[in-house]
Amino acid sequence: MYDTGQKTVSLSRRFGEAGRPCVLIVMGVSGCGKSTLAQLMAERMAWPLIEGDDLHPPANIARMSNGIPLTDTDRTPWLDLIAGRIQSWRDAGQCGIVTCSSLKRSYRRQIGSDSADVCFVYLKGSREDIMPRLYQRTGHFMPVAMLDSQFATLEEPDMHEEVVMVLDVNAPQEHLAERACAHLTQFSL
Ligand SMILES: Nc1ncnc2c1ncn2[C@@H]1O[C@H](COP(=O)(O)OP(=O)(O)OP(=O)(O)O)[C@@H](O)[C@H]1O
Ligand SMILES: O=C(O)[C@H](O)[C@@H](O)[C@H](O)[C@H](O)CO
Repeated sequence: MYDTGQKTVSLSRRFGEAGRPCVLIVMGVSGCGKSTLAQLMAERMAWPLIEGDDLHPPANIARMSNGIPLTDTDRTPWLDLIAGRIQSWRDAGQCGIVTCSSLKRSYRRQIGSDSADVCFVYLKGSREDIMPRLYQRTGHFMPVAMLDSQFATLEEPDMHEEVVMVLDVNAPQEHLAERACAHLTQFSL
């Protein structure tokens, strides 16, 4: 299964209650395909896109580039920036898509998981699924060796409360975008 019908139900529940535009956050470990999916979805939905990585302070990029995993302290100002951008969209009733690894539950709360109009899409995959694509990827600051620290930090989201869709990283990217957008458009977003 590329996504679970169960998440569709939770999506309708959330939008049925909220009835408001939604900010969608594509989450998962480095290399799971967040930017790829988000760019395809932003094009299809004509929604603005924020790449969370663009909001990292230079010191964070330097740490990761040198193979040093970020700490909670490192991520706090970064997540605050992302939360601020999301809040601006929410205040304006603007839909949009954000890529953010959102590895821990506390990070997801910090950027809006408790809000009915902020929804997470989780790109779920194993180390074996993701590692090969990191070796093939070029021109990115993140060393392949950092993938293990990403999984070590990851707190899998609650499939009932935190995410509206769980997508299989092994599905073709166009398929994922098509299915994710279909879920959203059926709720007239
Ligand atoms: N569904 C997919 N199937 C196969 N390869 C994919 C898929 N989605 C993305 N990729 C490839 O995997 C690599 C990582 O994708 P991408 O950069 O979108 O991941 P990411 O989660 O944004 O990574 P990071 O968080 O490190 O920026 C890229 O080379 C991309 O082309
Ligand atoms: O939370 C983190 O450790 C970082 O945000 C990383 O996940 C980067 O954002 C990106 O994924 C690296 O390419």
